[in-house]
Amino acid sequence: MMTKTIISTEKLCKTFSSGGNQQHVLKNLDISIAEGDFTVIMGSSGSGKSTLLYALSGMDKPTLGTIDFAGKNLAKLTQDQAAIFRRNHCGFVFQQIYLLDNMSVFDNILASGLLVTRNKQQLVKKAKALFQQVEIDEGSWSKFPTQLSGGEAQRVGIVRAIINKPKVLFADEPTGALNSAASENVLNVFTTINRAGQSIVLVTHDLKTAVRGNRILYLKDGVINGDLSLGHYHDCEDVERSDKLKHFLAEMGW
Ligand SMILES: Nc1ncnc2c1ncn2[C@@H]1O[C@H](COP(=O)(O)OP(=O)(O)OP(=O)(O)O)[C@@H](O)[C@H]1O
Repeated sequence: MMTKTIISTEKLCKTFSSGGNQQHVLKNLDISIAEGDFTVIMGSSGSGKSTLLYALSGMDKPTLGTIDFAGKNLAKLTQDQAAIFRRNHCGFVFQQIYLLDNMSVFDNILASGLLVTRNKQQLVKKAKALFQQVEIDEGSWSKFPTQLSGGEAQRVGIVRAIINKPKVLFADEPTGALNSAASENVLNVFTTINRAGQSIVLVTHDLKTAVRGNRILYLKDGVINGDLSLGHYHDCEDVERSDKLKHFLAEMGW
């Protein structure tokens, strides 16, 4: 099967300057992300994982280099153009869940959807289907975000992130604030939507999260030091996959 590239970078560099010092966080990265992949970015704390995620998603501009995202060079966009691009093509899930507390769960989703489409009827239908997919039952739709558990809120966050059919869903430690049962539910959602074709790029420290990916990139000293192919996730291979991942991470000096 031919795989299509959705994001590719050339000589991507990110340097932070503070107090006369320069910190080269990303150094000449040439990365290619395939459509339909569940790509996981790992690396030690401070290795630049979030910085890379922000660059790939157009949240932050690289210092040098190009980022081709579905045919657009994100490095060339103005701030406003980048914001429009993100709204139309990217979904985001973070450790913190930024739902609007003064709106019901359902209205939170509609509000995001209406930024991109005027077809409310279709949007409602889509929202209902996604709620079903992430197992948020009808009784919770009229609740306010503060009335949800952490895991439910994160699953609503995922619905909001994908309501506009983003080309790529970006996630930064999406299970970082959850207990293990809630994490498992959220991870199952990532697996389900990836199986349905959603491309995902996710940053994590957590092995149970990382093992859901089909490709693991390891960032060290500003470069991609390792690139592990795991194949797409199946429950039955959980032990084998996590052994492979642990072996890879040991090689990386994680
Ligand atoms: N806006 C900024 N200004 C200055 N330095 C920054 C900025 N953002 C990140 N850095 C620095 O870049 C380095 C990489 O940060 P980043 O958050 O990308 O790492 P990370 O791998 O995601 O870390 P963690 O796993 O701890 O979240 C760090 O040393 C950080 O201090």
